Amino acid sequence: MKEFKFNDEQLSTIQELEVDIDLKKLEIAISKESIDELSEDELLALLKVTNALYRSGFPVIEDILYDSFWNKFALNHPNHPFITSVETEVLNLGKTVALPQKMLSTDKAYSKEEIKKWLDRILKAAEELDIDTNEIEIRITPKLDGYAAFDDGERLYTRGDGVKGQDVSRAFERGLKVVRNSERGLGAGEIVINKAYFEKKLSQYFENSRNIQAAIIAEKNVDERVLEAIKEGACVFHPFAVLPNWTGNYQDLMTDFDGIIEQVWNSVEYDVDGVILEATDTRIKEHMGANRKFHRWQIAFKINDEVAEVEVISVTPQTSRTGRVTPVAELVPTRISGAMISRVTVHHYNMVKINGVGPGAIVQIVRSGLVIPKIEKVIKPVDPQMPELCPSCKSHLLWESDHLVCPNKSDCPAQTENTLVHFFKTLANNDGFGPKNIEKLANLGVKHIHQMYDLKPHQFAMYGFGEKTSKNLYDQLQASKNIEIEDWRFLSAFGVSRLGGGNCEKLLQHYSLRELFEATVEDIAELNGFARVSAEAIVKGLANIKEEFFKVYDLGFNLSITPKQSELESLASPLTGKIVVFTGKMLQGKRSDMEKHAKALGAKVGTSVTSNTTYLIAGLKVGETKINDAKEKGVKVLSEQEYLDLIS
Ligand SMILES: NC(=O)c1ccc[n+]([C@@H]2O[C@H](COP(=O)([O-])OP(=O)(O)OC[C@H]3O[C@@H](n4cnc5c(N)ncnc54)[C@H](O)[C@@H]3O)[C@@H](O)[C@H]2O)c1
Ligand SMILES: [Zn+2]
Repeated sequence: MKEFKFNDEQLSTIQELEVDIDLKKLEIAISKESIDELSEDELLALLKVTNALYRSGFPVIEDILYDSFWNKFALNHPNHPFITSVETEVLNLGKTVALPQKMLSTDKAYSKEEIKKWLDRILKAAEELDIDTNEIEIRITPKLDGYAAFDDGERLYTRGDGVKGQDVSRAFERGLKVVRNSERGLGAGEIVINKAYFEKKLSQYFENSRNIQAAIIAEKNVDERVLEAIKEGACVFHPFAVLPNWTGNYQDLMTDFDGIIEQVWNSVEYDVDGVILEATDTRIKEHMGANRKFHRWQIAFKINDEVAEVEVISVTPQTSRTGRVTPVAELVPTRISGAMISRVTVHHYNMVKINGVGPGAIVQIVRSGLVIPKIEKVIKPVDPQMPELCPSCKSHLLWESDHLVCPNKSDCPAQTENTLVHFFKTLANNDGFGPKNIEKLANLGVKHIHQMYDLKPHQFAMYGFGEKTSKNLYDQLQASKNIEIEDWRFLSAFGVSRLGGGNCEKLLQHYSLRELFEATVEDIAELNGFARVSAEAIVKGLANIKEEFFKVYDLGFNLSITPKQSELESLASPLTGKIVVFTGKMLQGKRSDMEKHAKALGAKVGTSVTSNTTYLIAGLKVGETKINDAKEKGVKVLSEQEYLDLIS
């Protein structure tokens, strides 16, 4: 257990609060992360103290702990002013003014279950209002961790206690801009600082970005580095109204909850401490309303960064598909953010060597909510043990920059097995060839992709699969050949370094599969998007797989060929870049389908004729005036048949 003590700076912040309390008791409670020994008054003092420290940029406990203490106090004192109003800022600039609009805090959730409960309340409100629940739109935005303020177009206010704030318009006078030069007057938002800019230019001088935000609105003389940050647009006022966002209904959200949260979470370059979910329908908002602290139609989803110090039991080398040997630290099993963690990868063996990761080392592990845990730092290093032989084939390992590598490309079981797994996973058009079954087959001697395709149902059975499974595996293999797949996907399934799907597609826009294997480093380096080092790696990688590749290719996969760049260019249609408008009833089919087709041919489809329109395509029953109008504007009028002739 760490013993916590307030430092001088914190003590001076606390002094201004004028709480009458034995600070020693608070220090013990913070150390123990427990309030069991505090009276109600002491608990309130603890909340006030931690809040003030948090607001001045030096939080001393985790948000989740603060929130649990807050909840305990709220339980016994639901009507206490500390509970019913928003936690106040500690900045005091003197006079307060009424805010143009109430600024509330947000309700908080730390788990998907809590979010589901909140969504259920939204859906219930929809039902009470007789609104189709599928139509209820949820909007999710990143929760900016800056300094809350409200811009009414004339003045900028701090949130204050949510009802009265302070006029800090001087921030704009100091050159602060609204993000992306948006207009003023977009309401609530936060003053935020670009993370990368802070790291690069400000972190040597300021402990955290909150200090800077406070300086902009509070101080008489703002540091010139901060003024520079404002001038360069790295420090802005970001209204919530113009945040990147995800919208969709309940079902959309539930199909990919983790993915959506992660995507929104990472959508801005500012500090974020959660995401905000809200119902957008004004009827729902009115119906659900707010209490004195938060809107019931809005909630913050936060994730707790959990840290643990864990002992390493051993470091296991694992050979990957490419031959790189990855060190995996086996840990004394420890619960972090709700999951039992017993292993974590160390990036490469150079890290093991430099940082001293080995049996008996103590490492600090961090897990941010949904994310895979990682080693943050090594607290107690030991002498690391470096493997000399490949754990799979016992070849002597070689160093390649930071990595230990098994040089046995053709016959290392770990490499061949992982290559098979990668192949079937990339094809993604068949079932049955996951890691488990592949391991079973590989152990029994199936080393190469082409060997897999040689297997007959009775052979699967010989390898210990049941009769039905054997037949199914055989059928799946045939299907994977017969179902059409793109040639670039097929090539990328061989797992050559630097030949992921994107690069394969780019290359196959210039070369056929057969030609590509003949291409030289110079040929590839000449193409847009390929540096010389990549070209070298690609040529080498292709040479390594050439024999196996053609054994598999010759099995007759149903490949769709990537269109060649030259063809794409000569294919430019007569509609490329033209603006067309359709009017009247078409004989050939629905007008909407024709519009889609025109778009696919590169045209822009307009809804009304302007002088920029290239063609007006007139179907049946089009009035004479419309046609004459178009002609007057210099627009070429085509009948449906003339149009079809043009594009055929
Ligand atoms: N660790 C600590 O010691 C400590 C102390 C006090 C408070 N806290 C934390 O602060 C919370 C209370 O602070 P708070 O009232 O400022 O609430 P908050 O900061 O958690 O969230 C509410 C605020 O989020 C802002 N916000 C940011 N992005 C937004 C968006 N996209 N849409 C809408 N609003 C957005 C708004 O200004 C709103 O007022 C506590 O629940 C706790 O988690 C921690
Ligand atoms: Zn090996």
